[in-house]
Amino acid sequence: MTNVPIQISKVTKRFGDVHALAGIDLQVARGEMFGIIGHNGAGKSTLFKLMLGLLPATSGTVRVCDTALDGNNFRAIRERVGYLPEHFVTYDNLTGLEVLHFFADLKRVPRSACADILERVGLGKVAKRRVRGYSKGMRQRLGFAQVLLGNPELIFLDEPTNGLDAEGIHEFYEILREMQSQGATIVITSHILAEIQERVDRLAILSAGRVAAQGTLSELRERIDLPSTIECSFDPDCGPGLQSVLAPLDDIRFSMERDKALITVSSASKLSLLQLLAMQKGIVDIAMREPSLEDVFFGYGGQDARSV
Ligand SMILES: Nc1ncnc2c1ncn2[C@@H]1O[C@H](COP(=O)(O)OP(=O)(O)OP(=O)(O)O)[C@@H](O)[C@H]1O
Repeated sequence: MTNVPIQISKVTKRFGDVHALAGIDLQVARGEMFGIIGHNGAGKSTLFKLMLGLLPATSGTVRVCDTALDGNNFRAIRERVGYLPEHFVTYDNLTGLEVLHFFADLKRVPRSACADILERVGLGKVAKRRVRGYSKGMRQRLGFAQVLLGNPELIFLDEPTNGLDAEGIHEFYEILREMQSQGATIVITSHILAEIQERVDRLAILSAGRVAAQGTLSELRERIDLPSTIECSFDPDCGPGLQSVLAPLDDIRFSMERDKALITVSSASKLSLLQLLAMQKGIVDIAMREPSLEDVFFGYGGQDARSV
């Protein structure tokens, strides 16, 4: 088993005049949970289809599980890969168990594995109910169940938590962590940046068919050097004093309420500001907010690129 199950080099993909992917270089290491985020039309689904061997690249190389993919050889890897598409389509007249049997046959996994998997995704009690009567979240769980068939070493999830409630999302990531601890590599896209920011090991920001940035969230934060926000609570009597300390500082922005100040500060000035605050009278609490993945995303051009 390779230690770098996904190796993408200089990949482009054109649909007529549309340059969906314009020179992608990406490597995902074994056991990683790797996030791909990007605006609508950035090229995420196209990249997924290339990595699944469903579409050929216009140029460049896509190697998945040590197999060079050319868009015609999905079968070469399908038994080693689990895939949840953005819109999981299923057969409403079948029961959940029958649907999973169908996918098990396609993947050449014994049908006897299906009942346990349905139990694992929380559908044990409705396994024999027709899918027609499933809620959106239950359908999504069924989609996830077919991903788990055959213990795949590589898992692709396109917007996987669509329709899941908070408990469902929590359970879903628990199962992913378990798969990851057994060596599975996971590639995940989501538009809910707050949901994946603490969960992925590394991520790539796609923008107009290019990788605008890739790395851990803290690496991306460092490279772009976004300001941090400090929330400072104080005794209202000490507000005027604090105001007079903050006002002359030219490398911060701040707003004040009766007992709270919100201060935006560059990473270079962060420590000295914290020291300064700690010395002030009447400070009750200081809380730091590092830039979120959403801040980072927009910092790397996510907002501008949305109009592409
Ligand atoms: N089969 C196709 N024929 C023509 N153009 C296509 C085709 N598939 C994708 N595209 C174009 O390629 C670009 C990338 O599309 P893609 O679906 O990969 O983006 P995405 O990041 O998945 O978007 P979303 O977040 O909206 O799902 C878009 O401009 C899209 O219109």
